[in-house]
Amino acid sequence: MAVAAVGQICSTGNMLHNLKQCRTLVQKAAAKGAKALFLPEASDYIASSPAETVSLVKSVQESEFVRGLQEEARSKSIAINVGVHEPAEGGKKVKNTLLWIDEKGEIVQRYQKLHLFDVELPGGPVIRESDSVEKGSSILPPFDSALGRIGMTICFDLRFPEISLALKRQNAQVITYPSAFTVPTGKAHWAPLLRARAIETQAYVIAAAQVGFHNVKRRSYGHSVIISPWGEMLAELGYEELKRDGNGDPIPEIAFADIDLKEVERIRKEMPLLRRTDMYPEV
Ligand SMILES: O=C(O)CNC(=O)[C@H](CS)NC(=O)CCC(=O)C(=O)O
Repeated sequence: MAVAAVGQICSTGNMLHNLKQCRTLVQKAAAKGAKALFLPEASDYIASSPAETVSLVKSVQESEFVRGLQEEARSKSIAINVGVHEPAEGGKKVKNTLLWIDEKGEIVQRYQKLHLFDVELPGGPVIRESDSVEKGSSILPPFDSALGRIGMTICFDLRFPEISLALKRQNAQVITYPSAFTVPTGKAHWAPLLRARAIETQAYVIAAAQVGFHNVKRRSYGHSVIISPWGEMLAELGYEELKRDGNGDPIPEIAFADIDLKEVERIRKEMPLLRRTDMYPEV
């Protein structure tokens, strides 16, 4: 058994402001003895336009945000799963990346978001992520950590069960969905989609979420969760705006759950989900 921590923040266009929230959470996670802290998609910044998203991007070597978190991971000896932006080839777009920083502070795994959020809903949201983001081209094989075998996906990937089933087939025991869900789609779909992914993969699901207003136009749903391989909500955070301290800075939130790999094995043994790949193609 090992403790996982899920963190909820409200990123703006200011990387140092966002780093401050994340540092607070690393300290709280380490104080609880967590083996890993899961942070949302785009923790480094959320901009107010596609052009601003591209103008703010920095390589991990040059990003004070990533370097700051590597330092926190090393000094507190805790792994950190965090969504950031990285420059794409050609300089016109960015990558929507998920990093695994190990407890020594090294970036040891990297996943690039496969499915981009291009939507036009009456009454909002109207977002074309592909205007500023280059889509990824591979599923990252699950890798070992102190919490078990981790499978990584990002946000809108949640709507495509093929990716989580592929990760399950490669024996992922924990699947992560760092997110910045919109409020209307979050209200309608967030919790049922996440529970379904946990139930059908028989894996822990950890979904760290952005919450509240990032700028005047953009707001996220929050409701970060850790879900058991049986589909139970083990930890849940709120969907209100974050409270603010005396300086007006948002106070980030954190929740914890035990990850018990014996539970994963027990449920998979008691209820084997053997796919009829003779009837439909293997994913
Ligand atoms: O813009 C950034 O920098 C960070 N990226 C995001 O916030 C992304 C793309 S706009 N958000 C989503 O994928 C929300 C999906 C969603 O809300 C749904 O599937 O309903």
